[in-house]
Amino acid sequence: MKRPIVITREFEFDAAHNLKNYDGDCSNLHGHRYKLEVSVLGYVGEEKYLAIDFKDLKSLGKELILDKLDHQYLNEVLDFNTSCEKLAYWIWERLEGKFIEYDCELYEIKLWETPKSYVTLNRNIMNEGL
Ligand SMILES: Nc1nc2c(c(=O)[nH]1)N=C([C@H](O)[C@H](O)COP(=O)(O)OP(=O)(O)OP(=O)(O)O)CN2
Ligand SMILES: [Zn+2]
Repeated sequence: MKRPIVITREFEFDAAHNLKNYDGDCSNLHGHRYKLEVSVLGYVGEEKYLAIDFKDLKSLGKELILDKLDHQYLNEVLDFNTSCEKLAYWIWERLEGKFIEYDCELYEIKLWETPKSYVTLNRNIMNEGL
């Protein structure tokens, strides 16, 4: 019997940015230590005892997200206004479909811009437009 389970890995990266068309101090150059949580939906079975190896989840996150964003000026490496919301969509699109070989799918991401402010994207929101 295949039993569903959600597997999560946390990442952190440092980046600088400034918001465009923003009336306030966030239009000035400043930096964040972003925290990212990536959750995938997988399965455990009689013989399949790892849904996805934590190490594989870590490698994919590093390769697809951190290698592109860590210690970067986001306005230079991304071609959109780098709000937490837009960044979350960009991360979702880079990760989606990358877990098929593990029989897993992207389930949810949370992205903290500051220790107290974060955004969430998940499969329900993406499917239902909720
Ligand atoms: N909905 C969003 N609002 C804001 C975003 C965003 O991405 N989405 N981003 C910013 C700024 O980039 C800023 O860095 C964050 O601002 P703020 O919440 O003021 O951060 P602080 O932690 O420094 O604020 P405190 O009130 O001191 O905790 C702004 N808004
Ligand atoms: Zn900011």
